[in-house]
Amino acid sequence: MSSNAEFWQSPPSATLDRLSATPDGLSAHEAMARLARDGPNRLAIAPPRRLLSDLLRRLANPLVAILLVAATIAGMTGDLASFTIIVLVVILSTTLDLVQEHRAEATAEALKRSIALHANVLRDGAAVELPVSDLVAGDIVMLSAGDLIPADGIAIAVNGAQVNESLLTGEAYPVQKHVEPAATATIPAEARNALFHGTSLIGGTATMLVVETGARTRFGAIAASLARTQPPTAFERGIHKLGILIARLTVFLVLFVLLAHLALGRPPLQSFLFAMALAVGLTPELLPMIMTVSLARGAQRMASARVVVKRLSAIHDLGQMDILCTDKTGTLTEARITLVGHPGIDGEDDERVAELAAVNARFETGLKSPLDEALIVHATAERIAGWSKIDERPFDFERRRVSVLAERDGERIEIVKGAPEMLLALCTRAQDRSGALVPLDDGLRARLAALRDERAAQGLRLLGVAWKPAPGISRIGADGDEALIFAGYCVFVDPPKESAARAVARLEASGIRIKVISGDAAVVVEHLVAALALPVRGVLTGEQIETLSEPALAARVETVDLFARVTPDQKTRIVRALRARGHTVGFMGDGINDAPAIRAADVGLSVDGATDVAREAADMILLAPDLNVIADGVAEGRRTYANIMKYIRMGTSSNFGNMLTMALASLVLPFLPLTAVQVLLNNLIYDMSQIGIPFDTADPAEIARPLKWDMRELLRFTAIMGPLSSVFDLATFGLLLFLFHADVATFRAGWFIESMATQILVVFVIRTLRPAWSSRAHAALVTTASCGLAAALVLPFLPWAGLLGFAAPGAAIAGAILVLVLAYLASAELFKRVALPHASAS
Ligand SMILES: Nc1ncnc2c1ncn2[C@@H]1O[C@H](COP(=O)(O)OP(=O)(O)OP(=O)(O)O)[C@@H](O)[C@H]1O
Ligand SMILES: [Mg+2]
Repeated sequence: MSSNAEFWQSPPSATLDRLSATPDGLSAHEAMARLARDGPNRLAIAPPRRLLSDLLRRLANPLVAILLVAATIAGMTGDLASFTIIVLVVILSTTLDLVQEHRAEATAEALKRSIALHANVLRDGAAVELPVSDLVAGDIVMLSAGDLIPADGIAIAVNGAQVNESLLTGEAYPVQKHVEPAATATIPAEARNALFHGTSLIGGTATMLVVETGARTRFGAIAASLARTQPPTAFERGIHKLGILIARLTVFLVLFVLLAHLALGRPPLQSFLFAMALAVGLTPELLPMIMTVSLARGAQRMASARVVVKRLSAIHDLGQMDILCTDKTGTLTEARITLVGHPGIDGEDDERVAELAAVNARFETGLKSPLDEALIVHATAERIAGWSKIDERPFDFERRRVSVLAERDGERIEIVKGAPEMLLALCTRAQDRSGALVPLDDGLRARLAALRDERAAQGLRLLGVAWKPAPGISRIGADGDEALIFAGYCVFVDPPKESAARAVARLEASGIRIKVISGDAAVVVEHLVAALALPVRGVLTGEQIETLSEPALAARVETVDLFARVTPDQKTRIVRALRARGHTVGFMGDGINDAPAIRAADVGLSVDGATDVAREAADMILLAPDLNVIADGVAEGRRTYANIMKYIRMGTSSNFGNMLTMALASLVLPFLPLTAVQVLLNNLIYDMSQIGIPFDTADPAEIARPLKWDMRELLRFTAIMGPLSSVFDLATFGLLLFLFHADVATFRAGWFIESMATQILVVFVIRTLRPAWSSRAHAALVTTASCGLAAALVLPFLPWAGLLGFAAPGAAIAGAILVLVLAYLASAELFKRVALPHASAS
């Protein structure tokens, strides 16, 4: 692209020549060559992560840095055993982390690719569906309403193409596109023949010649500077806060231990290493890995429940979601709409009503709604024979109507169809069966309203049809739709979805309130929810919402579950109001009109067949338009949440308690309770034993309610379970010292075993709210925990255990430790009933 001329300034033929392209598209061979030359059509915001840079990033982590310093000191003082162990710890935990995370991310990426946007492209002269990332300059792309524009280019053919360019220009009003070159336009907003990546076609169709791809597009240029970073979820914020708390505590404890040891005249080097080891032991260093792996596992399981996760952290939000807003068509209904009647003003079917509606639907180039499709299916060729189109004003969700200027046998009229009440308000006359015009007096208005309400109350959907003569007019004016002549109604059935009632019941039973937000009339929506026996209350219409301030709306949304005749903007307002009330809100929708609300929700949900804009805005895509799929997904989301909580609870209770006792014991004892190396070893084995957590199952009771991060609850848990673990550590301490008069190496072996066994085994107590023995843990967790335990038990008995500073304890000590561990587990089981939320209730 030369810098002095913008691509939209030259005529299409010149641009085609410059790109060596034709209106019939590129050959697949040529396209491949261009793809290799220009790279994929992707915004390179996040460069693909490299193993090496990942490794370096991990080595720069303060924890690893501490370990490396410790290793260096140990090496320099000739403490070869410590040096080897520390280096081994670093290598093992870093690799473990790295491998697990990379595998997890690869899985998540693969899932995301399966729902990547596709474009309809001409290649080798035929239309093919290709991933948007395969597009190259010179490609010819066919776009229709609801599509995202996949690259920068020019329109070479249009049909009522309307584009929303707000992303680029901030202007929300749709822009009409044409093919004439914008020779004098210097900024994108003026280039009416240009189509820009990231904007969306909201009406009509367009054929596009791709000129620029990837980061070279306009959007690519700004996207790099405002890389869309998602704000952290409530769960992530909670974990971050916890992290800071732990870090503070660690620093305090470590400084305290170090200073106390120095004050007591202990050897400085040993004290330093011990304090460092404590710091490492206290840090939940596996947490990031556990989180990523849990989320990726969650995403994988949700994929088998037919939910594809686009933003991994949305799984937290799904686990926490307590309100689900949904649109009506396709989610609660079958979306198999058929025309069942076309009554005139006397209530009997009138051919002319069907004809007018069919002409309107046929000539409309905007986004075809299922209503239009039903009309077109119904419209036979002879019904619309002889009609030709002059102009149109496409559908938008504010006006809720479509106007078409059409002509037959020299008679030119404007035909309008749309939401009945709105249309009726625009009419001043009506036409009867004979075609004669009658005044639309109050009596007739009342009869027409009654006819409408009667059908709507049967759950039928209605559109009004009206027209007016338009002799000599060739464009529909902005204020054209007044003084219309009312013709009649088109009546449609959209049968309720049988599975919806069960799904809603499941969601309600799991603590999620359903709210239906529809652009359709209140009567229709109410009939539908009654037919499905949905437990919803109250109705609020768009008209009423219009008059409410934000605080007033926030007060109302709590108690109202049905919203009718709402505009896209009001859908967003409702979502915001609910969020302002502290709810975690999901929004499920499929249309252009749903996209802003999908984006505004905590969890944006859409379906695979939805318009691109809705899919793009969503965090998760359902592969089937069925609320049951969401219900399955919610269970998976909560399970993921629950598993991460398990690791956190483990870390804040037993592990924490152990390190705390160790620190205190080190002050009282004339020797270190465990050497620095032993503490690190303890920590490494403990970490290994927890790797199975992301695979674990969750009890139905635990995932029966939305899970919310609750710091107070966690602190309470820690305050109860931490000291409990310390009590048993101290008991071990006393036993070894005063009963068995153990020497240093035996003491350390004994304490090592006790501390490992309690830390590792308590997961089976903490992982469930039910009695530990009545809930089966996943095999993966059983395996990693048993391996960890076995390693810890065997270590002190190995021939070279002396190198690690252990001496094998005798049978008496081993027996005593066994009793202590069992007693600890039993009391943990007892105390968890008060420490865990709702544990006593289930
Ligand atoms: N093609 C059309 N021509 C005329 N009027 C239309 C057309 N499509 C929709 N309308 C009117 O606009 C209203 C709102 O549109 P629509 O029902 O698609 O909104 P929605 O919020 O997506 O509803 P739902 O909850 O059913 O998905 C319809 O009830 C109808 O009155
Ligand atoms: Mg809809």
